Amino acid sequence: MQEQKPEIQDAQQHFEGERKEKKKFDFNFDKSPFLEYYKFIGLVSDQNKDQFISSVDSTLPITFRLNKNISNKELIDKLISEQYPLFKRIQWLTSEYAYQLNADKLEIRKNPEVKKYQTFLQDQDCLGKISRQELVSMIPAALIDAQPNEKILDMCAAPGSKTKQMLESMMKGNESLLFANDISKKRAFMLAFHVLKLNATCAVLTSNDCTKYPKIEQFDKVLCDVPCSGDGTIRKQKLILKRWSSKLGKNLHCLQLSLLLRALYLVKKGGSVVYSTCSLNPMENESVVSAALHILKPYVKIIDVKDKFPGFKFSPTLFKWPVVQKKITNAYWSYESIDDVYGLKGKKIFDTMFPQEDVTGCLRITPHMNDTGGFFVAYLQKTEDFDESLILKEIERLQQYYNTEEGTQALKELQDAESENKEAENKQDKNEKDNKKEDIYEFKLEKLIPLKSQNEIFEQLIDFYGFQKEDEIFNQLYFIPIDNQGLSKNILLISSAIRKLITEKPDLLPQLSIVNCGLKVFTKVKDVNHPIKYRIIQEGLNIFFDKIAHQKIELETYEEYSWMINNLPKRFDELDQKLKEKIDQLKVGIIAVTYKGIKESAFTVWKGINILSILLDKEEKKLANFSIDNKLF
Ligand SMILES: C[S@@+](CC[C@H](N)C(=O)[O-])C[C@H]1O[C@@H](n2cnc3c(N)ncnc32)[C@H](O)[C@@H]1O
Repeated sequence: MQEQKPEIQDAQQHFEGERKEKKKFDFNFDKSPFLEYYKFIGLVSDQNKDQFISSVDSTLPITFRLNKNISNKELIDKLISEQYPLFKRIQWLTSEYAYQLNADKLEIRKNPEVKKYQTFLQDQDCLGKISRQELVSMIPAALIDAQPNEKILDMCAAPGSKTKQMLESMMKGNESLLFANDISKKRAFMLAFHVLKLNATCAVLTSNDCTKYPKIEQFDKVLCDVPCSGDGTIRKQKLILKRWSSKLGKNLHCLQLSLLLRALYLVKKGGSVVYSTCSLNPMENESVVSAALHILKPYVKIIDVKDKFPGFKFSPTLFKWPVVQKKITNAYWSYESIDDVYGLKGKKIFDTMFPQEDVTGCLRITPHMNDTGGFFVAYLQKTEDFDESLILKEIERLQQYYNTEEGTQALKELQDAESENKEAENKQDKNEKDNKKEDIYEFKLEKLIPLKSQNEIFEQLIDFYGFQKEDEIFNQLYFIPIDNQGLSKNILLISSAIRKLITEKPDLLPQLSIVNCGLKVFTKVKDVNHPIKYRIIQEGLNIFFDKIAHQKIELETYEEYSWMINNLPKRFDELDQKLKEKIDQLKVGIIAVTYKGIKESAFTVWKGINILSILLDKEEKKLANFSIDNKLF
């Protein structure tokens, strides 16, 4: 085994020792409603109480995963193990390159020895190579195991960590289709902001109430990551403890069950639904799954997927749980069955909350078992199709309950408290300030205008770049119509699966409230005198590079490539003679530049009348420089 440097050993000991001790938030667990409740329902016992408290009271380790769509994962994995030994690869998450650092953010900032770890995380995050995500929150999408060309629905998707995880695996398939939805428009825009970074053509982002989501597709898989009380995330959001009440879980139960029923209706026969919460409360977990199995018997079954995570310790799934009410004295009281509740007004207890079916096989994750957050996941399979009427009447019945002011208020508070989302919001605000707002649209899918219907623009593109006119991809390019019958500033590339939707199911589409779809690949040229109206942008280059026959140059050395990235704009007479000769042969306008013709290295420059300028922004230049420094091409 490779010997660790003494300073790394010191840092490791420092982190591992201190993280357990550290308390950022002073909270007295004894007699807290949170602990009392979990003791009352038997989840916390005298034996595990201290372990449970010390775990939820300590901060979470830093975790991240390598994004699935990057091409050089093995190389980065090697670089991590050699240069950042404190990042430990997570063995039980076999489908991911996931890592953990046993130190929290504050500690990292303070310790100079591991400053480089922080820099690594920041750089890689900004370069789109990694995603900072909690380990247990990687489980639902790992189970969905998205594949190219599948049709997947992510019902409650914002802010989007699981959407991204699935999309990364789907992007290669032209028949892939991912619907990612969130009822809150604001959060759906936040979702779009995150998803857009992936440059996917197969994602449709919507903002609908998923308890009524239209059957737009025969979905292979549905992720139902429902709104929940979030008490499994206490380790990163301690404030949850202060406003925790046993009512929260009960208030959300009916909405969660409605969403799960709809998910099971929308998935195709043989397809799977992953239901998940970041809550420990059986009211939001086992009881929801048990009720869905009961209502949809015999059309749905539960599948035990524990063996997909070798070495990970799951808590036993509960097969019995009390439905709890708090007395005026603050002590808890439980009902044995719904018969005890009928007639007691205002109790807000529903028959679906009581144990009905065996839910063995659900994954219950408690923080102290593996030093993670708390989570709950169920993997369900639809064995037979069933009629919509079966779930419609149930959802209608459940809705009477969750539409109460109290339920809505609980949801609102939960959403406001999510710090992760606040971060995303801040980033989005910044993005808006950067005037990139037009990247996110709101439009009707059925109203998109095919590029080919605009003959002059189409012919110009074919001619200028030397594209093959017959290439099928040009059937997938669309404009968004703007108010006064004009065309949008950008041309979108949509996957052929989205195109099929537009052409084959136009009557279903008006039911969707679209927030974004496809990928922006060409944008309008500002100079009205320029011979072509639209120019390719970086996102488009990744896709169209191999198809471009004209307007391309190859650089032979890293030095030349680096010089262009870092020194443009330059007048033609300031260019190296060899480069100038290459440029002289090309038309005014966009030129695609590569290092030795390697597609991943391609970027665009603009040839003006006598100046050559680069069209990469700061982040894109940083990515290019990183690739040069690490010889990644
Ligand atoms: C736990 S969060 C989802 C987290 C997300 N899956 C992720 O990994 O980033 C639950 C989301 O459900 C949304 N939501 C609540 N009710 C909904 C409904 N009826 N239909 C669709 N989304 C809903 C909330 O706005 C919230 O963003």
